[in-house]
Amino acid sequence: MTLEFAAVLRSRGFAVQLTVAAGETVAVLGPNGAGKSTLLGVIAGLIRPDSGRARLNERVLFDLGERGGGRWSRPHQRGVSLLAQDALLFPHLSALDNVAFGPRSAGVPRAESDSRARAWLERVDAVDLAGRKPAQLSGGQAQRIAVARALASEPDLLLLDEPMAALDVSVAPALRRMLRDVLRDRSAIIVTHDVLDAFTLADRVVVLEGGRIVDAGPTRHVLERPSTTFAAGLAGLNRLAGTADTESVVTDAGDRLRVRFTEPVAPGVRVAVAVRPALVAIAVEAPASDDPATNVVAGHVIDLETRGDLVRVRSGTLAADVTPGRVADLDVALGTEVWFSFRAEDALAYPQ
Ligand SMILES: Nc1ncnc2c1ncn2[C@@H]1O[C@H](COP(=O)(O)OP(=O)(O)OP(=O)(O)O)[C@@H](O)[C@H]1O
Repeated sequence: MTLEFAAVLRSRGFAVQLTVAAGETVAVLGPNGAGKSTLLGVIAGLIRPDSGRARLNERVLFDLGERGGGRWSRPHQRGVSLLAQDALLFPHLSALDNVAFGPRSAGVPRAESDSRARAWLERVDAVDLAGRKPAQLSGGQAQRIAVARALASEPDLLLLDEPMAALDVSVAPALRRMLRDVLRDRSAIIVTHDVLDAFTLADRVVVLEGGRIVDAGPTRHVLERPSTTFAAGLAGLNRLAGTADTESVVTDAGDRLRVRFTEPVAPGVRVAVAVRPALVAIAVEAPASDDPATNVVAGHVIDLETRGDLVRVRSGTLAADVTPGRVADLDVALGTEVWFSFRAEDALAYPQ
């Protein structure tokens, strides 16, 4: 066990319990204001909760009673490193000195601190930047140095707050590859808005909403069988909530769907149905076919959004990705009544 954490901060509606196992990377996803930064701040010792306790290996990070008071260790005593969106390097120090700062402050002799810093610069592929000041670094380069600095103090837990968010899309892939390398076998929590980060960097995902964990589990499981509309949106899936019937699902909107159940489900059990927008077709007249293997759901278009070379046509409950030509041929616009259709085998139903 690495981190065992439970904390309540009433003013922010925050109440979270979380564990991170040794060597595990956990991705924290959630909408704006969900409490993701608050979680990292409390673990790092920058924000004091009203109550709760947390241990990192043998270390007590805090142990606060209901009435305040109790134990509270300072940020630098926690064995935690926080990597923010912006590199936040010391502007007057060279890249090497920035990286060596942590070990030096911890009392490691200068020569040893410098050679550690050099080793970390090598690890993040930035040895040639050692002598530069932060003002002479690009955003991506500065973030590499910040990763090296965060790791040079050999933290037991690394916290990353959207480390790719401030970077140009062209440099994000290289940084992501580097992070995948340094996060392997390391205990870390990464806050991200990007499902690609969750898939490539994390073993497990927790979804925060309104200061609470609303979903958690292995990355693939959470994102392929989302139990919240938010997680479904991140994963780019339609999610319809409903109740299982024999061999079908009745959605909360009253549509009966033929689906593929991931496991046997008794009638009456609450389920969610996930469908990829790319597997949903649209028509502007009710399809005549009575094919029992095809589901048809009516709706009014509330949004049209260009995504790459397709257009996402959205009603209040479903989205379909179709070609611009199809949208033009059908003369689809906001408010148009459309019929969405998708095959039973493409509709995955799972218990909630
Ligand atoms: N300094 C603060 N003082 C009081 N309340 C705050 C403060 N910072 C954030 N909050 C509130 O706490 C809640 C959680 O905010 P937090 O910044 O942790 O969310 P987040 O998930 O990191 O959001 P984002 O993705 O926008 O960064 C929100 O309701 C927010 O308004």
